[in-house]
Amino acid sequence: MATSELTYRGGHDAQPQAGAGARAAAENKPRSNKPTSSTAALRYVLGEQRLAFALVGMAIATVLFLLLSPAATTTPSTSSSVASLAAVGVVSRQFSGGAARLAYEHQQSGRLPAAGGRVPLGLKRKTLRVVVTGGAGFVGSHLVDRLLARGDSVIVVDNFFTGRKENVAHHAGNPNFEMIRHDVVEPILLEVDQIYHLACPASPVHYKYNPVKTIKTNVVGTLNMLGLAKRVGARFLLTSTSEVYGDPLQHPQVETYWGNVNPIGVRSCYDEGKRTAETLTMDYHRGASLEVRIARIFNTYGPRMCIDDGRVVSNFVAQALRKEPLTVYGDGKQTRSFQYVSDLCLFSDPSTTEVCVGGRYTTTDGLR
Ligand SMILES: O=c1ccn([C@@H]2O[C@H](COP(=O)(O)OP(=O)(O)O[C@H]3OC[C@@H](O)[C@H](O)[C@H]3O)[C@@H](O)[C@H]2O)c(=O)[nH]1
Repeated sequence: MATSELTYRGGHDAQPQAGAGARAAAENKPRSNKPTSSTAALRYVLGEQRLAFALVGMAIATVLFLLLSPAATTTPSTSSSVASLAAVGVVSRQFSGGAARLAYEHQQSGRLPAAGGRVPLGLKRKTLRVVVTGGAGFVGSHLVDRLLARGDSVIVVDNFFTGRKENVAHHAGNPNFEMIRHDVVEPILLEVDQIYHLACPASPVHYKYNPVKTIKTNVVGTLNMLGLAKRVGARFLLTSTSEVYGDPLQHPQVETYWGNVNPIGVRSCYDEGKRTAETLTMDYHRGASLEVRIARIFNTYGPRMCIDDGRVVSNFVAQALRKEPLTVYGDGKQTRSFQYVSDLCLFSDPSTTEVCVGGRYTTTDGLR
């Protein structure tokens, strides 16, 4: 009786009883007369629109998976400030070495994918080999945190002139982290996919300390790293500076503004050095089809800045802590746009690995 009901619901025209009889007869046939298993399977799949139901089921499952997967629910990235050269995203200001360590530990235990890594459909993204020159410095070390947290393999190249090992010490033991004491003024050969070129003293106090060395770092050092990028086919990012605008006549400065720079002033070693570095970067892009980025960084502050950095924020903080009066240079009418370091190094997507530029910079201090 059960067989006849099944046959009937299936929509066959045959009478239920007749269907039952036929099925029973078929079941009583000797084994040798049965169709082969593959033919039977095919008939089973094709019969009663099972194939169509299976396909519809798969489609529904796929849609649900895509809608409910963590990758799809990730907060969409926000756009950066006007001066941004790269895609930026949502990274908390509280991101610190501790957070990087946590992400690393999770990775080691295999419980979580790399923080910030968007891993679609369970496939692991390709690990990028990245070199960060100046990676032990104030900005560089924050960038290294983010690259490692994202799952990249990072080589820091630093001569420790202003950089400090303590800034990246929390990555010791991470198999994805490597540190090389090296001055970019000398060539170096590394097999990498991306180069972040940050190496250069950035505080006026430091870059004026040895001006010839400063311009050599900017010109020869950048030339060496561009040569490496060309040789290994790596993407190259130059961290430039708001100082390429010199003592600007336009406020705020748009990226197309060419600046007002003194070529023989005390800041020229840095200003002109970075301008030449930008020129070299664009000439390698045009002449050697190198993929490049240039980020003009404005006055940045935050954790790991040296107390004796010499820049205005650290000076004022140090003086305030010592309960000393704050020293304002010049006539005090100069203006700057400041940015917190975690607003500088942002990622929203594993395919973007760039520093973004925020903030604006103007000066009327006449110190150039
Ligand atoms: O104690 C201080 C220090 C600095 N200042 C003044 O504050 C202003 C900011 O000076 P900073 O030393 O912080 O540095 P600057 O803004 O001139 O350059 C800085 O920011 C832009 C980056 O690209 C540069 O690499 C970085 O050096 C200057 O006008 C300076 O004269 C003070 O009034 N008192």
